[in-house]
Amino acid sequence: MVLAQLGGSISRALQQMSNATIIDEKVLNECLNEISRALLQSDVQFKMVRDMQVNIKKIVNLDDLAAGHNKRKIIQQAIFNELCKMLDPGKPSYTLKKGKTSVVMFVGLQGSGKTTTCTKYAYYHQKKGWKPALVCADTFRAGAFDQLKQNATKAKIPFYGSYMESDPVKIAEEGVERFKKENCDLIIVDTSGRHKQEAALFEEMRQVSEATKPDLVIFVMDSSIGQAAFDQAQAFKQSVAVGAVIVTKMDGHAKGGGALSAVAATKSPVIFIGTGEHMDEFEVFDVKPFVSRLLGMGDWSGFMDKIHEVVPMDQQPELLQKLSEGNFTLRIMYEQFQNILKMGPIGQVFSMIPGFSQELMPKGREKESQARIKRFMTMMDSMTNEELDSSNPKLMNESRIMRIARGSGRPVREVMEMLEEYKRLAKIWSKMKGLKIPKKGEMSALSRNMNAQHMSKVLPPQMLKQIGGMGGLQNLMKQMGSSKEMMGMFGGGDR
Ligand SMILES: Nc1nc2c(ncn2[C@@H]2O[C@H](COP(=O)(O)OP(=O)(O)OP(=O)(O)O)[C@@H](O)[C@H]2O)c(=O)[nH]1
Repeated sequence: MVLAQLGGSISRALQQMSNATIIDEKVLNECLNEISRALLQSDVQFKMVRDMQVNIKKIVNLDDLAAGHNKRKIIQQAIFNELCKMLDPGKPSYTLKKGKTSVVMFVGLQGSGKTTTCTKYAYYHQKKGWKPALVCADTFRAGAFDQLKQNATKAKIPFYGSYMESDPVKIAEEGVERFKKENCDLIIVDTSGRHKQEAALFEEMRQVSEATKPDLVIFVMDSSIGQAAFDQAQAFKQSVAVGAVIVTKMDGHAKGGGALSAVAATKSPVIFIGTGEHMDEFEVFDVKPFVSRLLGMGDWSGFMDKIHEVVPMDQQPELLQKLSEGNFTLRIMYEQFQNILKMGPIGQVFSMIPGFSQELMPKGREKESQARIKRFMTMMDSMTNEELDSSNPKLMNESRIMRIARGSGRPVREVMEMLEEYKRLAKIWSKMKGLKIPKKGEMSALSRNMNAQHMSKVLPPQMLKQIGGMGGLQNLMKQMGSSKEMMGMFGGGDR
């Protein structure tokens, strides 16, 4: 089961639970069983799944919940927290300091993507102003040094290795020494990978580690490793002091569960994920946004990062400015609704927009949701400018609500419902407060060339896959006319 499917199954289980009139023991059990099944199918270790189920049941005691509590919310939050806990070992990994030399050693099985990831890691830091260097201590695989050399040359990163020397410990020691003298602040040591967990590999790793005294050991793991992930990761952890995990090939047909198991086995956080063979197909990994996305709750920070990356300042409406001041008004909600309706039945894309996914646009009920949004807009058409532009909920007193209901020909209950929806969204969007907006012109080059290629980088890989890959995205963009509209939907673009 690929990650997108796992996310889908979990979201469906939560949705089904939300649809039930009463949430009792039976409904909760069904929901938890459904989620557990999805996690097991995704290769999460059985014990972890069982623990999660027990923990949630401990937190969510239906009898103890006082009447009036929102049980659904509590259950959803408990599931969110437990999934985050699985991925969060509770301590951050070693923090590199720019300007101060750090040695980082990469370990992992053969073919896990170690060599590629070393370069991606170096390139990522180089772009952020570090002075990285690569040392190839893989003397086992013929061609490993050539591969590293080729990658390093492409990225203009200094490298060290040898065709003649067969002792990896010696190469590692010499390489680290040389780059320390050259004042590199990030020295990356690539080690050999082997097919199986051979004792010799672990012994060699230990020796390289002893000789180079790394500040951080990163375990690189192929995301398709499956149920074996826990044991593999633990075996590495027992030999060297693994301090962080990088999961590669998240773009393929990966079973995401292995990543969760590796975190549990190494008690170390996942710090990056690899999403392709290219140098820049590498993303910082954050637990909460990842789980949010998995649960269809939207990925707020990822979404904002992407806005920063792609929305050119000269096209950015005052929307971002208003939001950065913490002003989510009914007018903004109205404009977002307009954007949603313009997009038609492509609900999936909304999974990244916090608040606009599950509750407003449940999967399979898009038509119904659209009708609801239109009703909301009709009611908002009966509002005054003062009401639309205010972010003060107290303004909407009884007489105003009655007037809006009369004016739009809708029942008072629906006006209240619309205002509730506004409050829900305003709460989510209030997180925009303090948002840093890129300086004028900062992104203009990107804007000129905005095309499907760029959008494919903007969208998270799981979502891209749901849309149908590059082909699907191109169709989608053709359907929409221009990428500007897409940006508009994301809260930017011309309006
Ligand atoms: N699709 C995809 N391919 C990747 C990713 N990371 C690495 N690869 C590919 O995986 C293959 C193996 O990567 P290497 O970097 O050679 O693996 P390695 O772990 O260094 O291998 P050994 O040196 O033999 O231990 C290569 O074809 C890479 O291009 C990724 O995130 N996505």
